[in-house]
Amino acid sequence: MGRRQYSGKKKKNDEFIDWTQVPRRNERLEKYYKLQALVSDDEFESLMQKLAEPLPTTFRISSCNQHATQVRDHFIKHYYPLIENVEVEGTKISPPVLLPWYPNQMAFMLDIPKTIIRKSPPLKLLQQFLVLETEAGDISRQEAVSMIPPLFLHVKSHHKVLDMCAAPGSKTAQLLEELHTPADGKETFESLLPSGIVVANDADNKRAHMLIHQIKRLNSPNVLIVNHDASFLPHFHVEVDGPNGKEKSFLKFDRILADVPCSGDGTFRKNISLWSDWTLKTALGLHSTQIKILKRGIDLLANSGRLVYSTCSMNPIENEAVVAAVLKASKGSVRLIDVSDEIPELKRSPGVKSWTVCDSDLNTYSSFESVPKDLNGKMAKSLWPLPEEELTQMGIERCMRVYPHHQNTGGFFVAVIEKCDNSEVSLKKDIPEQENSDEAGKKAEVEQPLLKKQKSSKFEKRLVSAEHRALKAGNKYHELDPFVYIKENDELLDNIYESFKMNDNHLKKDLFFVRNLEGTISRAVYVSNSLFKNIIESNRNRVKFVHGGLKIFVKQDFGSLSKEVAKDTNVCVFRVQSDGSRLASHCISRDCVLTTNLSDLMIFLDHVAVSMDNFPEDSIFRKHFEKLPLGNTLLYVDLKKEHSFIKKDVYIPLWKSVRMCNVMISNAEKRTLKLQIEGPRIEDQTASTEKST
Ligand SMILES: C[S@@+](CC[C@H](N)C(=O)[O-])C[C@H]1O[C@@H](n2cnc3c(N)ncnc32)[C@H](O)[C@@H]1O
Repeated sequence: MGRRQYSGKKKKNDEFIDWTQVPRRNERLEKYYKLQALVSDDEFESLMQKLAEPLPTTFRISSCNQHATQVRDHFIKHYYPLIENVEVEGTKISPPVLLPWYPNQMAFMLDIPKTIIRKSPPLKLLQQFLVLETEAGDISRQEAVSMIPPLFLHVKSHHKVLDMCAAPGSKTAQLLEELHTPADGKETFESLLPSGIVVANDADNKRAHMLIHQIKRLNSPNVLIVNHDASFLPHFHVEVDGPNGKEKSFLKFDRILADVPCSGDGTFRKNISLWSDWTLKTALGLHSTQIKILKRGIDLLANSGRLVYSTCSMNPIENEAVVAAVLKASKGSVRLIDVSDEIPELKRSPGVKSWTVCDSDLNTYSSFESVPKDLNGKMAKSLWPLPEEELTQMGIERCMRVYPHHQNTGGFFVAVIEKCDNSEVSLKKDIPEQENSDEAGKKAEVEQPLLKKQKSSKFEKRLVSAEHRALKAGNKYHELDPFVYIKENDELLDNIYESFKMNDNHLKKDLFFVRNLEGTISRAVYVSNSLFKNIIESNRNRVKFVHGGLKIFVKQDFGSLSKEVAKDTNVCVFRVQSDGSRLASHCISRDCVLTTNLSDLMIFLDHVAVSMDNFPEDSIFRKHFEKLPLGNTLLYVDLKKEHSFIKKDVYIPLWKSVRMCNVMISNAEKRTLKLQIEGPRIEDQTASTEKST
């Protein structure tokens, strides 16, 4: 689950616990899993042994950047040798390895304990690479098994994708990168603003906000974060073209990820506190929530759409039992897909057909009927395996179990489901409402009436009644800034378009929005695609939108370019925001782009603000400085033609005031760019370590 405990001293119940000293044994866990007989006795020993070892660091290269292979090759060429030669306290460090199953050799595993990284200057350089490149959106640090579920969704740029339980968002980022990955590797306007969307949901408000940071680094206009209990996630309305003009419809998703809350017993290697905290109660409590979330996912899935159900638990009652219960209730409207030919290098075991059901004290019960009265209602019938023939018919062995000893990872479960037709799943009454042990689920605002609404046969009637309720409810989500699209002929937007000589045919003016009720431009202007807009405008008061779109223009504070000068010279007071500079580069006129070279760029990166005197007589920038208009220009440098470690092209917003010029990027962005240009410099690290000691 979402909890994370690092090795070292951390506070628990107001006391400091040294997690390195926590015994990596839990007798109840061993007893429970021995009872399950999921693997042979020998394998069980290897599994438990691996579970007690620290988890290696893994990361993957973001597929959507056109310099993705550059980053990978750069890492191999310049960081492998650094690591290869490191010895800490007489022990040689294991070199990084590529994850053999991850497509296009784009993911790495580093088996280096964190305590060792801190002790060695070359390894600190590695850490610097990981931190800065993560912030830049070039790589994502993600547990290896967590990379698996999105791979089975095969997201394309036009897909409508839903991530039902998304926080903290490493899989959302992966899905979003897929949406933006150009088919031929070349970035285009369409790859930066594709027609699809990723809707990322989490029931926990704080965790939904955590998603913002995770996805912001990817600079995508195509992601929308919402905050609902996934079991009652409202149907999203959309306006579509019908025979008699515009009509309302329900949005169905082409791809859904249901990475549900679980007991997390596949994460012992990183959640050290689980060794003392694990009980079966969590899994028993989550079983019915998991069923409800999966059922809701299937309701929202398009015909022929794919849904991946996943958990970081090895427990059959959170896995096969959930999948089997929903498949049975679906009466053939969905099926488990055989994905044995997909990602063939990934070692995995098939889904199981038998398991032993226990109560939280690990008493075993052969059947639902044998449960004593006092436990009735606490233990759902769906916890028990269905008859073997039924499970065989469902193809339950098509589910995938990844165990820690398979390839030195955490434990994980994945089932890939396809919708065969549009019939809706009706849950059997024998799945009782259980106490939901998940705090997030409890806190979530639920849309239960909407779920009942699904069962009515008259589609139009259902929509009208939902709208009626929404109207009556007023602005339910007033605590969040609304998303309001800028009206036609807005003077400030017209001014931005004129100033950057933008063409309405290319990027439509009606795709820009602001985050205030009045819909007027004050500080920031965001952009989205038309599907995003359709969802926002068709679901006001129905869906709790938290964040989304891409900030592309911002109002510039004045320095030496005073308001008066701006007014006299008719300077547009808005500039491109660095997050949106790549998309802007495809939309604004080339007249507003200044092409320069690496030596000029380095001067900008080394200064907070520059004047003409900072540049040598013969520099490109100095030649253009006088002619450069006041206000915003986009600086362009093609690092592919320069002496730079990473070869990519760079667009940076530049603001010219009366005397000075500034590049409008953060210090962290400057540091990352310098690292990409100059590569790792061991002497810097040695110097800084010496200074600190
Ligand atoms: C296993 S974690 C998801 C991890 C995430 N997919 C990732 O890869 O980063 C489960 C998430 O589900 C959320 N959650 C718990 N109950 C939920 C519910 N009923 N509806 C939606 N989200 C829920 C939790 O807040 C938690 O963030």
